[in-house]
Amino acid sequence: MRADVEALDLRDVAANWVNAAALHHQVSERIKALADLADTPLFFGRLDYLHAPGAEAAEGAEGERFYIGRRHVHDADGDPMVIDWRAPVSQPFYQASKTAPMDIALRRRFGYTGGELTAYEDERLSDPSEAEQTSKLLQSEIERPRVGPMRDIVATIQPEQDEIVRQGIGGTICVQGAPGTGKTAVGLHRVAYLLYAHRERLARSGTLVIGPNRSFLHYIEQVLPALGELQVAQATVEDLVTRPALGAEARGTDSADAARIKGDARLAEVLRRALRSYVTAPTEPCVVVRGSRRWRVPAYELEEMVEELLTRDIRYGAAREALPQRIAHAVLVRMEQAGEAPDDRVQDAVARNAAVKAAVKAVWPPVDPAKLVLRLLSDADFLAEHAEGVLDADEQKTVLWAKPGRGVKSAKWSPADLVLIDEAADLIERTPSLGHVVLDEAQDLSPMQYRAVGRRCSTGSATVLGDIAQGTTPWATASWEEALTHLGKDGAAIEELTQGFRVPREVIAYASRLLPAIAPGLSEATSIREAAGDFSVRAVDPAELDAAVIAACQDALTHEGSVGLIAADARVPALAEALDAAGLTHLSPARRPAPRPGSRSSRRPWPRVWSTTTWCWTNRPRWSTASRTNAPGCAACMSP
Ligand SMILES: Nc1ncnc2c1ncn2[C@@H]1O[C@H](COP(=O)(O)OP(=O)(O)OP(=O)(O)O)[C@@H](O)[C@H]1O
Repeated sequence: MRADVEALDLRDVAANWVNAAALHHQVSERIKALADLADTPLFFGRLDYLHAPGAEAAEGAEGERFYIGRRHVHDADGDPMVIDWRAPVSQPFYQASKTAPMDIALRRRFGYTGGELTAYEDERLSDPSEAEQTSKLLQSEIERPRVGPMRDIVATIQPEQDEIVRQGIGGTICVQGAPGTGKTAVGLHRVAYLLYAHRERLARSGTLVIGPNRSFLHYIEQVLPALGELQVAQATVEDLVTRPALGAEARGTDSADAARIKGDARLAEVLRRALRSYVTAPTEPCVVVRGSRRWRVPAYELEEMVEELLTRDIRYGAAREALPQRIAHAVLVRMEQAGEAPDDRVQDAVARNAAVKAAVKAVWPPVDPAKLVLRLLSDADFLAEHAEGVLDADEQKTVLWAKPGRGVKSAKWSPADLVLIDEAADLIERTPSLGHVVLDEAQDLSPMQYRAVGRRCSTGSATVLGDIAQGTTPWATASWEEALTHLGKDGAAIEELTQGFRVPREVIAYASRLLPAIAPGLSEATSIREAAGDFSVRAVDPAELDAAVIAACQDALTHEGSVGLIAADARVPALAEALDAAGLTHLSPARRPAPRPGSRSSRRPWPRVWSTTTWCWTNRPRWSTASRTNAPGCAACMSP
């Protein structure tokens, strides 16, 4: 297929150079999408249907055989050899069972080692004499240690995951799931599915995956290209709200309290009021001179126009553009009353008249969203005026900058401030919406961040993924229902995934002891990974702690894979030193992982130990706010 595309003769086929350039681009994208991926086999399953799909299930109707793979492959005559996993014909590969065989006589799974076919396994789903069996291939694929970036899971998507992946594009869904239940994997495969089922629509409107940080996006960035999908954008929420044209960049940080208040949805109301305060009642008439005549629109009539625009639910900027036309219309009415016969061109000319422009500027001035937020955070009186009845005096004091910002460029904006600017920018001019947005690790977002994401899918749909029990920010939204409301997708379906693929059973059972304290409403997760004996809790003499940690790392490194070392901030330097002394290469917290071993860009040795920090949550406002949770004390260390 790739050779066919490469052999296309594109000379003299386009009418002009623009078309030719577009065609060349499309063809080169197609060649890229058909790239051979070492280690990635073309098919992983086979389905033998009892009857031809779609044909009457009449006795004697011949069945058909399909190979299922990452993408569609056809032979030189155009006949299909491999069917795309997303096609309806492939669905029984994921959903069929002994109890509901979906007209399948045989399901075959192929096993590969490093791209080489090494095993296969058959299930005769319609044969009553064969008992239901658990797939060993599936089990070993799931148990296999993982190193490097995330990979696709098309060969082993589970029925409950498949249901989420194939949901229609019309509705938003929210997936709640314990650690390692495949939320991210499901979200990415859902994007691939939607691009298959609604390619043209999404090509026009765009698709976006939002992740919590660069390292995370880097970790998942290979999944969609491996499925042949190259057109999906990735961003963090901070990327979305950093609008270079507005000149504000995040350079500062907020205290937890300030960030929590700035992330509160009440700030949207404060911004709305502050913006509207720029509109003032007209005091002067607007006098338009055309030729030898003067046309006068009195102040009270201008005021009616302004009031009417204010009562309508339109953006500040759109109303500002409508006002000159309203004034021009009033002038035209007067012209007609005087016996003239002006047409539309006259109305446009009057709308552009200097007197009209000056009147509009006086009553409905242009507003820069960054300057508006700068003023709110710097000017206590301005904030007090517009936050009255919304934020109390303490809250106002908390969000005000200690040192007022002097200008948009020099101000020390925090990430939460950029979200406020984004909100203000949207109040002035509508933010364009994409066709579909996947929001991962959503549990950490503030209400204002949800609003920022919601603007980007206001006319599209969203897949929201996260685990309420894993929320780590003080500004995290308390429930999915509330989060979906802020996102503008009130009442969207909430699905729960409870089967873990990453974390072995013993570990998840231990961690689940926290659930009653941190997320009482959630079901306990199970795991399909056994890995018995991989989990132990050891008491160590404090004096020997570092040595014990290093010994545990060395022990773990005798197995395949890398190690994650979790420690409190204060312990990081000592542990880093101990790792160095033991000759264990490691990455410090917040450092981006090095490129995969063997990749062309890898120069440095692949670190074997990654360390990260955690905090005692007792100090965090999230846990001290009684209304948020019933946690008796620190949910992480269980101290009272
Ligand atoms: N059906 C599956 N078959 C094989 N592997 C799977 C399957 N589902 C998930 N996994 C693997 O399990 C691991 C965890 O998946 P993923 O990161 O998507 O979970 P998550 O729910 O997003 O986790 P977290 O709560 O930490 O964000 C990944 O390595 C993923 O490839």
